Amino acid sequence: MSEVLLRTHGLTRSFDQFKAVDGVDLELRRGEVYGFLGRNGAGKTTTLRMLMGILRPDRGEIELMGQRVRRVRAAQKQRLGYVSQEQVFYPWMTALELGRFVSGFYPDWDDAAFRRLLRVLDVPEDRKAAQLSGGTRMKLGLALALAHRPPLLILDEPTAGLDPVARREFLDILREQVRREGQTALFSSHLVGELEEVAHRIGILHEGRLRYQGSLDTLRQSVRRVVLEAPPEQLPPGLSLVRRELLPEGREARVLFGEPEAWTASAFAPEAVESLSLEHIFLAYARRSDES
Ligand SMILES: Nc1ncnc2c1ncn2[C@@H]1O[C@H](COP(=O)(O)OP(=O)(O)OP(=O)(O)O)[C@@H](O)[C@H]1O
Repeated sequence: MSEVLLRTHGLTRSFDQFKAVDGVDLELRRGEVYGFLGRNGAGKTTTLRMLMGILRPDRGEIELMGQRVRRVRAAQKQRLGYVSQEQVFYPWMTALELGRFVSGFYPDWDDAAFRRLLRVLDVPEDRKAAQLSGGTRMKLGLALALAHRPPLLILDEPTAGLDPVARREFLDILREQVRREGQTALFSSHLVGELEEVAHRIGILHEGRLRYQGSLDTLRQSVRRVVLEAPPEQLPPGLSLVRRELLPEGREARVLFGEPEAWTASAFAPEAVESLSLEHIFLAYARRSDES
């Protein structure tokens, strides 16, 4: 198993009485794209802002590249590339001027790579940031984040607001960058399809809690739906409930999680057990109520 680059222990943050992030234990391994999946308001941005040292956690710890910290410090931030949901730049600077400005903060800045990224992502070099569309600003943010060659990229819904062509370019560049440079990326999104394309592993965040963390394949193999005429009182050993789904005519389906052996050992009739698309699995987790 590859080295863990980032780990959080019980990361928690409230706003007034509201717990936006509740005891999150993330684990990112070197060289992977980790898809951080959750609905609007699940707590993704709050988690990422804690990782970037922008927000202070109420509780919990962050272990970044082997160092345990309560709050990420400036020197550690140099090793992170961050693309936030709102890209805020000095509006009077052009892309090239911003590159020159940002390069001063990062010893590993690669100007040739920056210019190449601007070209590939179709970001005009000489227009002022204020004149760029929201999507183009997002792409400029990615180029700035990648050009200082950070070992870890933290991308907060970076494809929101991008058109399909730009989204494709963005995902291709991310995949290529991770493959070529061995970078690691934490990529938040509420779009299952795009994470399915780029992520090696995912974490599903729902109401501030991490409901699943692991590979997409394991998730697909572990979560299945069972349609039952008379649901049993007790679930077979090794299977746990993700969500109940009501079907027409009073029937009920249950979305369950379990290791392949638990599924094999269960006495469910094979025709009652269905595999699910990743979209369906995500919806089951995201609609899950604590009592289900
Ligand atoms: N500064 C703040 N003050 C009060 N509440 C906040 C603040 N920031 C976030 N929240 C609340 O915390 C919860 C989690 O928000 P967060 O932005 O982390 O979610 P998200 O998963 O990134 O959502 P989205 O996909 O919509 O960006 C939401 O209910 C939000 O309203």
